[in-house]
Amino acid sequence: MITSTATSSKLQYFSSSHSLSSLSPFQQSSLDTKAFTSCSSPAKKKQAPATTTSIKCMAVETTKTAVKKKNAYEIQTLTGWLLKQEQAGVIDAELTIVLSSISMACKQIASLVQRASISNLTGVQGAVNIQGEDQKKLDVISNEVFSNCLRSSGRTGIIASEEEDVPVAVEESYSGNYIVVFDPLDGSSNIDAAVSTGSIFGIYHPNDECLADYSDEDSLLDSEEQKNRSLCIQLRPHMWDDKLKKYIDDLKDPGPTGKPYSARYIGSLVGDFHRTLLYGGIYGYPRDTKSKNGKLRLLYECAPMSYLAEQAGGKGSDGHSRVLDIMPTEIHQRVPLYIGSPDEVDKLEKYLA
Ligand SMILES: O=C(COP(=O)(O)O)[C@@H](O)[C@H](O)[C@H](O)COP(=O)(O)O
Ligand SMILES: [Mg+2]
Ligand SMILES: [Mg+2]
Ligand SMILES: [Mg+2]
Repeated sequence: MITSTATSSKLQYFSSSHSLSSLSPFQQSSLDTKAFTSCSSPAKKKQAPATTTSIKCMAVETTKTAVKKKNAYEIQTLTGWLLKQEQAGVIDAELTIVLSSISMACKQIASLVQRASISNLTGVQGAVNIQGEDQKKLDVISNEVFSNCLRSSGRTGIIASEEEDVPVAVEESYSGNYIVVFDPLDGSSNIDAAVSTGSIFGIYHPNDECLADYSDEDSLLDSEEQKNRSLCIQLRPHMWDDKLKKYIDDLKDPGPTGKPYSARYIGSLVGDFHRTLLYGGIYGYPRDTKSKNGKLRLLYECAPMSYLAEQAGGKGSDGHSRVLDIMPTEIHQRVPLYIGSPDEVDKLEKYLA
C-alpha cells in the first residue's frame, strides 16, 4: 500500500493496495507510513512447519538480539498514527474519523478481494458504468462498502465515485463537511487474474482551492539512486503521435552510451505506480487516437497518484503541465498521466513540447 498525507495543504490523497504484501523502502523511509499497511495477498501456499531445532535456534537468536531489534517490535497501527497526527495538530478530529472510516472500507474490500474466487465474486456484474466499462461484481460491492463506510462516518457531505454517474449527497442525518472522491477498486479489469488492485481516494474541504503543498525535502524518487529504470506505459504505439514515439524509441534504444529502459506494465494503475515509485523509471498512460485524453480519471486516479508522487519528490504531469494544476470541470474527466522523478518527467515534457 502506498499512502501519504499533506501536512498543511487542504487536499489529502491516499491509496491503499489490496494485494501488495510487503513493506516497501518508501513505506519504511517515509513518515510513519507503515502505519497504513493493511495489505492482502492472493492465497499463498502454506509453508512447512519449522522443525523443533530451528525453533530453538530462532529462540536463542531472538534473545541475543532482543535489545538490538527493540524498535522492530514497536508496531504502529493506523489508529495510533492518526491519533498522534491529531495530537500534533496535523489533522483535525473530523479528518481522523473520515480516514478511519476509509481504512475500515479498505480492510473490508481487501478481505472481499482475497476470497473472491471462493465466494463467487469474480466476473462481471452485468451492468456498465457511466464511463462505458463493464462493472465487475467487485466494483459494485467495493463501491457500496466505500460509500457505506463514508456515510457512517457522519463527516462526509458529498461522495463521488468512479462507479456512480454523478456525485451523491449524503443523507442529512449522516452528513458532514468533507467531500471524498474515490476509485473503490482500481485495476478491477484484471482482478480475475489475481493482479494487484487497490483503492484510491482524495479528500477535499468544501469550496477550497484544492492546492497541494510541494516539498522537496525527501527526494525518494531520486533517479540517481535508481539503477533499474523501467518504462511502464500503456502501449498502443500505432495510435501515438510522432513525438511520443520518438521519446519511447529513445528510451528503448538510447545509443551506445546509454542503458535501454526495461518495459514493465502490469495493467493496474496502483500496481504500476507502486512499482515505479519503488524501482524508478516512468509510468505513463498517454493520450492516443483511441483515447483523446487517455483513460485515467483526473479526480480519483491521476490527481491522487500525482499528489503521492510529489510527496515522494517526484512529478505528475499530463505531458505538458502539472496534473495538480488542472482544474476539474467534470467528475469523470480524463487526462493523460505521466509519473516519475523530476528528471524523467521533465525529459518527457521536452519531447512532447
Ligand atoms: O484505469 C485503470 C483501472 O481503473 P478501474 O479498474 O476501472 O478502476 C487502470 O488501472 C487501468 O486499468 C490500467 O492502467 C490498465 O489499463 P489498460 O492498459 O487495460 O488500458
Ligand atoms: Mg473501472
Ligand atoms: Mg481505476
Ligand atoms: Mg475502479
